Amino acid sequence: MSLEKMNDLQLDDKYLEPETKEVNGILMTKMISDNWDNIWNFQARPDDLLIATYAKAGTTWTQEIVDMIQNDGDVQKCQRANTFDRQPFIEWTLPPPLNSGLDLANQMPSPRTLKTHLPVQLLPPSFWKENAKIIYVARNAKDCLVSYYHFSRMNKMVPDPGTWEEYVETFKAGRVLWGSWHDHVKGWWKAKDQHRILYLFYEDMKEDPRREIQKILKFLEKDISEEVLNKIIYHTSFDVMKQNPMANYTTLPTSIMDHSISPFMRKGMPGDWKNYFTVAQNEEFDKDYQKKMKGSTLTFRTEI
Ligand SMILES: Nc1ncnc2c1ncn2[C@@H]1O[C@H](COP(=O)(O)OS(=O)(=O)O)[C@@H](OP(=O)(O)O)[C@H]1O
Repeated sequence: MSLEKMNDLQLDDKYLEPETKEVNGILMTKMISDNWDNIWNFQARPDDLLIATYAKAGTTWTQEIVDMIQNDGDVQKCQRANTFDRQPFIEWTLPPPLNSGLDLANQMPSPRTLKTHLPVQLLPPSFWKENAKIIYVARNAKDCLVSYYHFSRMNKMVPDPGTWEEYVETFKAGRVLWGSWHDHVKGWWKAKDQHRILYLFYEDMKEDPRREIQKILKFLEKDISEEVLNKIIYHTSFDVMKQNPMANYTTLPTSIMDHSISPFMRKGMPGDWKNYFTVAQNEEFDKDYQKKMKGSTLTFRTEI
């Protein structure tokens, strides 16, 4: 669909602030839930690369890095289409004439790069069968919560977050799309040793993008020059991506995403949660966190 047409698009109200419906106990939009058989039976290919994340963990950033690597640092090629058309979001089900992730993915020639927010137990089994490579990116819980809260305010295709106070409780209880943050990061952490999964952290990417991009290069068995690497670091920096219409979601009509409420590329900073959590909310969150993360070897850096 052309960008001009997309801007004129008036979505039927039923797709905005959508109904939700669980899939095996995980909250999804009703549209995803009703399309679940097709999603579950999605056919992965051995040369697929999947970028898997909990929502707001740095998906778009990683997608841009990967696309730049695959295109040897050619910025123009990476601006051929919106992120969501370059790298289909497999479970995201939309009404026509918008492109659903499955349709886009099925039409795409190999090798494909795909995106998902599915918790590990809901990943279509063909990914395991085909042994496709997966990059998982995790971001600390409180920053994910803050980012998800603002995103839910500006994106009319996800449920309304309510007040900040309400949202903190909703997030803790895992009553958000794609379910509990705690279960998501732990589930993928456990899976990483049995499959071809590169597990990265948003905070590490922020601290040293060069080092983390080099990990991705190794995982993808790609070699690039120092010049191309520098270009990738620059092009995928927050400030540059914020200005890139093919990565910042501003090509979507305001009836879907209203950047005047909160931009998609909002702050891109670890530790922003400190500007939102009250002392009491933070203590409660930590108590609940300890319980939910108990027994897992997964830890997040808190010093930045
Ligand atoms: N290049 C770069 N550097 C640092 N941070 C970045 C970058 N690109 C996106 N972001 C920030 O990532 C947050 C959006 O997360 P996702 O892309 O995972 O969102 S989504 O789940 O795909 O909707 C959102 O985080 P917040 O700013 O904290 O809301 C984006 O600003």
